[in-house]
Amino acid sequence: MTVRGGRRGRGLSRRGDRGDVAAGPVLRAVGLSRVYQQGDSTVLAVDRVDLDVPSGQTLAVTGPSGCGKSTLLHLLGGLDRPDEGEVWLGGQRIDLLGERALARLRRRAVGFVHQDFHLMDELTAAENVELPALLAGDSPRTARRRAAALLDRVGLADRGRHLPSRLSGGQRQRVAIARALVNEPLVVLADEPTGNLDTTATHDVLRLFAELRGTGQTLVLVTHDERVAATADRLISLRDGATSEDTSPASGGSQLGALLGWEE
Ligand SMILES: Nc1ncnc2c1ncn2[C@@H]1O[C@H](COP(=O)(O)OP(=O)(O)OP(=O)(O)O)[C@@H](O)[C@H]1O
Repeated sequence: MTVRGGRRGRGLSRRGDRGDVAAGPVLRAVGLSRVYQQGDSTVLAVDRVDLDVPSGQTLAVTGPSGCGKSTLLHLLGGLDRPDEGEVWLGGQRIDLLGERALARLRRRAVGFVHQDFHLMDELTAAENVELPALLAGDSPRTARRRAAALLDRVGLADRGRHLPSRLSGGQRQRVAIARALVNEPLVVLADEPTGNLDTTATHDVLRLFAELRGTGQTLVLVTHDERVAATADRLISLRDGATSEDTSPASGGSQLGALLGWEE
């Protein structure tokens, strides 16, 4: 696997200059709305959401099915564009960027984790992790080194040569988390990251998120799982696309240790 191209400017990654990030929230949404057309009717999937996510915060987004959680996450990560409002990432307004600039920024500054992993089936675990680093301009050697270190960090040092089909669901999700981290993004956005996992694998993924939180990684987690939501510093609930509640869980995330030792 060879992807060429020099790494241009790490400005919006955690590997780059963080000065501008320290000045304000890492992620900011202002009056964010997204409308979908469904036949003759329109669906207001996200309805004038305002949101500031400070550096290092773990934010959980919850709410009933269809309330707009995934749409909001996609808007925040530049995978989709709002019909109204603004999205700011690392002090830069991203909703007005052209496609190429937006794609470049996403690669460097956003790590996505999906419910169904989105790994490339024909690439090994290590190659899946290397790919975003290569696309961002790292040399193959650097990408390999970074991927190996991350696979080690997620407890899969001995699985780098395996294809995803030879990994369990929990292992695949840990590879996906390693991949999300390889470019040291400003923010990790995870959409139901434990949605397809059994209890043990959920436990492993939660432990990883706890570690990430400890390193100051900004995290936004969309989840139905109360155990996942309870690990966050802050919880917002969506209803019909709008924020209905914005709270700090009583635990303030401090129940994490207890949760990680939870008893079935
Ligand atoms: N591409 C699309 N085209 C049309 N409507 C869409 C599209 N994507 C989402 N919607 C609609 O927007 C609303 C919000 O969807 P979204 O997937 O963001 O909700 P959600 O809270 O993530 O749901 P779930 O928890 O079931 O995944 C829903 O009514 C959905 O049907």
